Amino acid sequence: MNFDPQGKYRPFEPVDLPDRQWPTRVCREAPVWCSVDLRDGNQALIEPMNHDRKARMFALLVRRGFKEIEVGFPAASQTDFDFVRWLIESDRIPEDVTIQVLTQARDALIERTFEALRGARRAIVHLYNSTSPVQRRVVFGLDRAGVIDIAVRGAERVRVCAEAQPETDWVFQYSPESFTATELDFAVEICDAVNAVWRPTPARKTIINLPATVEVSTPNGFADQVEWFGRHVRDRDAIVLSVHPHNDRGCGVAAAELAMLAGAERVEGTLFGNGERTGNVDVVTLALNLYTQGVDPRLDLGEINELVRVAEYCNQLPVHPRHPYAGELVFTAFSGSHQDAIRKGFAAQRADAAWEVPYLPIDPADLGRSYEAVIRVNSQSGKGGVAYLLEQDYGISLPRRLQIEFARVVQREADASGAELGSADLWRLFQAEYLAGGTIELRGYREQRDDRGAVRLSATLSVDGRERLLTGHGKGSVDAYVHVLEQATGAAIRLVDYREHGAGPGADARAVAYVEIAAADGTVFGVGLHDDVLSASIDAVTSAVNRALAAGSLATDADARDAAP
Ligand SMILES: CC(=O)SCCNC(=O)CCNC(=O)[C@H](O)C(C)(C)COP(=O)(O)OP(=O)(O)OC[C@H]1O[C@@H](n2cnc3c(N)ncnc32)[C@H](O)[C@@H]1OP(=O)(O)O
Ligand SMILES: CC(C)C(=O)C(=O)O
Repeated sequence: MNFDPQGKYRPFEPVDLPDRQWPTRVCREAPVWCSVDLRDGNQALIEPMNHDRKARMFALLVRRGFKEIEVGFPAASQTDFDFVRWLIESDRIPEDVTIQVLTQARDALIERTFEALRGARRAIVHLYNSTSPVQRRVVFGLDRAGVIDIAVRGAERVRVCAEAQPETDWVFQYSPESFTATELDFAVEICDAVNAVWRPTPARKTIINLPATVEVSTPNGFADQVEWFGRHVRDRDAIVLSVHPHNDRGCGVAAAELAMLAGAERVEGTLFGNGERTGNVDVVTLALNLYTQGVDPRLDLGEINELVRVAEYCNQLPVHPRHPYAGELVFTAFSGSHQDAIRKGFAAQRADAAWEVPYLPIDPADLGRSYEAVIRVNSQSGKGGVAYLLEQDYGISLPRRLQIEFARVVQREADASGAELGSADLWRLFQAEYLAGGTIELRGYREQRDDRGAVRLSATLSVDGRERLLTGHGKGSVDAYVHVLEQATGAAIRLVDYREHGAGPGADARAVAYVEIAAADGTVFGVGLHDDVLSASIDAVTSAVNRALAAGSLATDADARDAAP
């Protein structure tokens, strides 16, 4: 690495535009979208798409609402040529969709392009040549006038070819390729020269497409270039001003957004940003950024997993797990405080109110993603995530202090394994911790109630493998059973808290009971899960006592008195 890059790299020359308007504007409308997946995206693939993959991509783009689709560079490859012919001949292009094709400004290529388009109902012919000083010098070996001449001759050939195929409704598009590195006055001059050939009108516009062929500045620099261009180009009202941002500095989306504020009415990009080098601008992110501002994106991006699957199949490239809106992990929180806030946010969110769930800029359901995948547990997680998963997947609503206690068990396991714990793992840990039995086993019990409701409960227990029949008395069954266990253990057992609820659907619901008892160093929980509530409660007491015995913390009388939380 060169630690003094000044001599090697030149900074972007700021645009002189002191009264720039874009910084205070707000985007309230989606632009016209043009997908270039089948052209710019395709030309950047390790293995360009075959017919089947192109057809799948085209069908997806149409289904999701793209009205302008660049379907290839038909003069460059037979596959592209044949694909354009197939679209036209087999009538695959819906009425409201216009296909677009790219061509260099060279006669033979333009003629072949029109051959590919023969019989199309409507088509955009996209002509380009590079315009930056370095490309003028090293690619063309021409001065400004020479490069304008390439563009003008190309535009004339396009016009002549179009006139020879009057059955098609033609739209012309010109791109001063490498626009971001081109002097602005020259970009305007060459576009004016092309439009002088095409003679657009407000009723019959041309598309002037400004490519950030290579992204060379911060997004505000691009916005300045677009606004400056829009103010200086001739016949602005006869032009659809379009942008085609790439992502070399990782700012493609931001650059497109600011360019829209600066006057761009149309955006060319691809699904998830596939394209040359670091990619084209990601249309999915752009559109969903608008959506989350309350603006109709005019694309259907629901069922986003289908978009990902088809894009991955067609491009043979993966979508990153952290890709905005679409990545596998973007609706997942591992960290404890995020999980806690998301869980509370979901609980507080009303269906008819504005979306306000912390850490989630969009409702996952809008993209066909489910809430279940939102919270996942590893060593960075807290009680909230653990509680959420057990509640969602097993119908178990842990009391708050039990959440804290069980989260420590989970934390130990997650630290030891270093891996993620799914809800099945949590359930296994939960069962092992609270439902697995211990020193005391309850074999059976019978209870009797006297006239005043007092309970006499006889229980058969196995204590350390020795069977015992013990009887306890209490105001209720749980109370009486506690008395039984006091005799079995010789300890004072004090109940600090008791709760139960049904787990599972309707008539199949099982009862879950939670019992918290005083222990030498605080409290200990026990859990019971049974078809009937009383047995669940009795099992919960056994579970708590077994856990306290295992920890050597069963309370003495004095501990029990002090343990009230
Ligand atoms: C930024 C972009 O994404 S632009 C799109 C780029 N996409 C592609 O290039 C994919 C498809 N391209 C191809 O298959 C080929 O490049 C073809 C078929 C178009 C042309 O192939 P070839 O003529 O064999 O070669 P090549 O592309 O190297 O052509 C270079 C010549 O075209 C000229 N040229 C390059 N771009 C343009 C242009 N837009 N308009 C006019 N002439 C151009 C160059 O000056 C060079 O001229 P020279 O041969 O006199 O030096
Ligand atoms: C042809 C143009 C629009 C292009 O693909 C680019 O500059 O990236």
